[in-house]
Amino acid sequence: MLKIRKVVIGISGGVDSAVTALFLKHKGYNVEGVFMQNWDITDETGICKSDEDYKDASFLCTKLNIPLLRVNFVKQYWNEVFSDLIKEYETGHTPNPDVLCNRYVKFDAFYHHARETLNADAIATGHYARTSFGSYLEHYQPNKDVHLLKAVDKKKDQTLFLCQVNQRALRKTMFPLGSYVKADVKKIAVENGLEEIAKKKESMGICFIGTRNFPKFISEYVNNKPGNFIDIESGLIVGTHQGIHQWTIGQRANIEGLPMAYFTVKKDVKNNNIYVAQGTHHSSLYTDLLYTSKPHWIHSRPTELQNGNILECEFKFQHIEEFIRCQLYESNEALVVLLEKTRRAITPGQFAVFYKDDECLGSAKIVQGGPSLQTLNSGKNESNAWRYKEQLFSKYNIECNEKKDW
Ligand SMILES: Nc1ncnc2c1ncn2[C@@H]1O[C@H](COP(=O)(O)OP(=O)(O)OP(=O)(O)O)[C@@H](O)[C@H]1O
Repeated sequence: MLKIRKVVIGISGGVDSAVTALFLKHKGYNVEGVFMQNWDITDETGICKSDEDYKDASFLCTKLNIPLLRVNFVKQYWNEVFSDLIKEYETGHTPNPDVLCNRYVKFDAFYHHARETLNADAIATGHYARTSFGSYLEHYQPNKDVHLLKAVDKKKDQTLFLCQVNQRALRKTMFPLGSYVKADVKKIAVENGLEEIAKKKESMGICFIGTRNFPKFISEYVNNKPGNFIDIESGLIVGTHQGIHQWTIGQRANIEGLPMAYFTVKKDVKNNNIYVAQGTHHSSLYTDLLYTSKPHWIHSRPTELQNGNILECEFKFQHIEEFIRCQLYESNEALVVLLEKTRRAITPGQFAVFYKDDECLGSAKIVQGGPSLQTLNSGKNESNAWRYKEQLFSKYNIECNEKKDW
């Protein structure tokens, strides 16, 4: 058993960290709050959202009689998260800064600050996730790795955003909300006099952007470079765009003067062109194969892969989407992921996240989607996996001891 006296919690000013703090107080720990300042630029309305959130965090901590520190992680956020985001947009990818913020800021800079500067025995956040060590580290084992598990509230589950966190920080992290559903958390907040915080609008997506216009915001950091929209079927130019960074795969491309809806299929970074297709379910938007960079495993490289076998698990790359069964193959240090059924808009730069039952095994950045249904000339929305599985083995030099059917 881990002896825990002091717990440092990340207080955001929102309802989830508020109720987490309340639970920790009720448990009798010596609780201290840290408000992380990750971004210090005001938006076009002149409002710094961070100042407003800090006010809510202060109100909460005064009410719960918890000391609150405002810690500046702007440098870490800029160097590890934002500069990567810019690089990704410049290369035509669509990054996920929330995953990197968890990896580098909350579960690295904040973790080390809490442990080394504030002498915390453990950290806590209001994430909806669970670990094998329990909500309050009651099952902590010094010689065992911790596993990351889905939250009880499957709609709110945030393991996808925690898919890159390191073992060291996760071992000493409490997620007290992992076994609660959001509706109950709000109710608990109201019952404890925190109506105002419970009523606050949920923070969505990229923390620092707030309500700004995204293309306008990103164009302040990535140079616009006009190029063409090209119809993937006819090869004809159907419009112009201001920069590939302003568009993401699967997004509706608003092409002036055209009555029909076109959707972004792929980007030709070299020539600065964006390929588009008519209709949100065009076959060029679907594939059942993808390639990733080197994976990050939450505890250890799965034994199937260590033994040169296929790992069968489940795949997801966006929060609001269903899990799809998949087979993972190692190719050099990267992964080839074969899905049981096709997925729309596989997006380079996003993280492919892998699950087995309730466990989040880890993740890898998507480098490229495989050939689309259109390329494979099928036009039907059904799996083509077997058609090119053999090609895959030779093309990617996959040395695999087994070849499995679904
Ligand atoms: N600026 C911040 N300072 C300190 N901790 C933070 C900050 N932002 C987020 N956190 C921590 O990370 C957790 C998850 O944050 P996220 O924004 O992803 O979710 P959320 O559901 O909006 O959380 P909350 O309701 O607490 O704002 C928070 O509950 C909190 O513990």
